[in-house]
Amino acid sequence: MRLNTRIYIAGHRGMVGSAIWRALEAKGYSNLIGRTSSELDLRNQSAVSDFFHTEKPEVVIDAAARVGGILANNTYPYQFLMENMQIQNNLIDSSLQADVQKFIFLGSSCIYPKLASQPLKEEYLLTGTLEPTNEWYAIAKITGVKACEAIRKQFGKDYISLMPTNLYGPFDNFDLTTSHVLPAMIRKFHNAKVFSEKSRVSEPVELWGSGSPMREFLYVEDLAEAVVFALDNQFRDNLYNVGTGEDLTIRELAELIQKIVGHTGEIKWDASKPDGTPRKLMDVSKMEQAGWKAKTSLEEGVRKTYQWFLEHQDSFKEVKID
Ligand SMILES: NC(=O)c1ccc[n+]([C@@H]2O[C@H](COP(=O)([O-])OP(=O)(O)OC[C@H]3O[C@@H](n4cnc5c(N)ncnc54)[C@H](OP(=O)(O)O)[C@@H]3O)[C@@H](O)[C@H]2O)c1
Ligand SMILES: C[C@@H]1O[C@H](OP(=O)(O)OP(=O)(O)OC[C@H]2O[C@@H](n3cnc4c(=O)[nH]c(N)nc43)[C@H](O)[C@@H]2O)[C@@H](O)[C@H](O)[C@@H]1O
Repeated sequence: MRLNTRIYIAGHRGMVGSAIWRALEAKGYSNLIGRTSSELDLRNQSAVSDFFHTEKPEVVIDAAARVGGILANNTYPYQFLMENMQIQNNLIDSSLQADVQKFIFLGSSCIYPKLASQPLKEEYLLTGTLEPTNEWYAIAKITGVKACEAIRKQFGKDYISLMPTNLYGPFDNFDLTTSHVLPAMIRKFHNAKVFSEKSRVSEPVELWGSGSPMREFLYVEDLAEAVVFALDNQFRDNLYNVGTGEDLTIRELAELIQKIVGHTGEIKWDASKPDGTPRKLMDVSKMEQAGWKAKTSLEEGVRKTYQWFLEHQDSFKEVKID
C-alpha cells in the first residue's frame, strides 16, 4: 500500500480506531482521515454519502460502532442492533458507491454460536443460535460480515472482515456500567486498594456473575498491527479471526488483575448479573497461516493498561447510552 493512500479510519477516537491510527502513523502513512461522531454522525446516510464524495477515501477501516460490555448489550438491545447496522451499512454502501477498493470491517467473536465447538473456527458462523445477552449486536455484526462478503463475491473488491476477540488497552472505556470486564476490574481493584489504604479497613471488590466463564483477551495494539497487516496484504478469504488463541476464567483474570494492582481484600461475586457465553476461544490458525500472530502476553498488556489508567484516570467521563 502506498504511504500516501487516503485511508479513512471510522471511529478514530475510540480504543481500536486510535490504536490503528497510531500504528499507521508509525509506519509512515501520511494521509489519514478521521471524523468524530459530532462532526459526522455515521447513522446519517446522506451525510456519510456527502463525506465520501468530498473526501474520496481509497481505503476504509470501520472501527466505529456502538460498543459495550455484557450489561450494556443486554440492557440496550435496540441501540446495539440498529445503530451498528446503520453505521456499517452507510459505510459499506458509500464505500461501494465511491469505488473504495479496500474495506476492513471489524466484528467480534460473539458472532459465533453460543455453544459452538471450541476453538471457534470461521466456518462455524451461522451454524447455531447466539448468546442471548449480545445476540442483537452479533446479528448486526453478522450482517456486516455478509455485506462485505457479498461485495467481494459480486464485485470482486477486497472487502474483508476481521473478528477480534475481547480487546483491552489504552483509551478503553472504564465506566463501570457500560465497560467490558477487564477495564472494569482495573478500576474496581484500584479504587478498593486506594480506599483500603486511606481507611485502613480492607475494602472488598464486587464482580459480576459466577467467575466461571472463560474469555480470551487481545491487547489493542496487537489488533492494530493485525489491521495494518491486513492492509498491506491481499487475503484469499473474507473472514479472519484475530486473537491470541489462549483463554482463562474470569476468576483467574480477577486474580491476575488483583495482583498487578496490589489489592489484597476479598472478591465477592454478584450472581444476579449475567455470565454470558460460557466460552468463546478463537481458532487463530487462519490468521497465523496468513502471517500474523499476537505478541503481547496478557500480564504485560494488563500492566501497560494499568499504567495508562493511572496516568489518565482523572479525565474519565461517564459513558452513557441514550
Ligand atoms: N472493545 C472490544 O472488546 C472489542 C472486541 C471485539 C471487536 N471490537 C470492535 O472494534 C470496533 C471499535 O471498538 P472500540 O472498543 O474501539 O469502541 P469505542 O472505544 O467505543 O469506539 C467506538 C468509536 O465509534 C465511534 N462512533 C460510535 N457511534 C458513532 C456514530 N453514530 N457516528 C460516528 N462515530 C460513531 C465513536 O466516535 P466518537 O468517539 O467520536 O464519539 C468511537 O470513536 C467495533 O467495531 C467493535 O465491534 C471491540
Ligand atoms: C467483546 C464484547 O464482549 C461482550 O461480551 P462479554 O465477553 O460477555 O462481556 P464483558 O462485559 O467483558 O463480560 C465478560 C464476563 O466478565 C464478567 N464480569 C465480572 N465482573 C464484571 C464487571 O465488573 N464488568 C463487566 N462488564 N463484566 C464483568 C461478566 O459477567 C461476564 O461473564 C459482548 O456483550 C459484546 O457484544 C462484545 O462481543
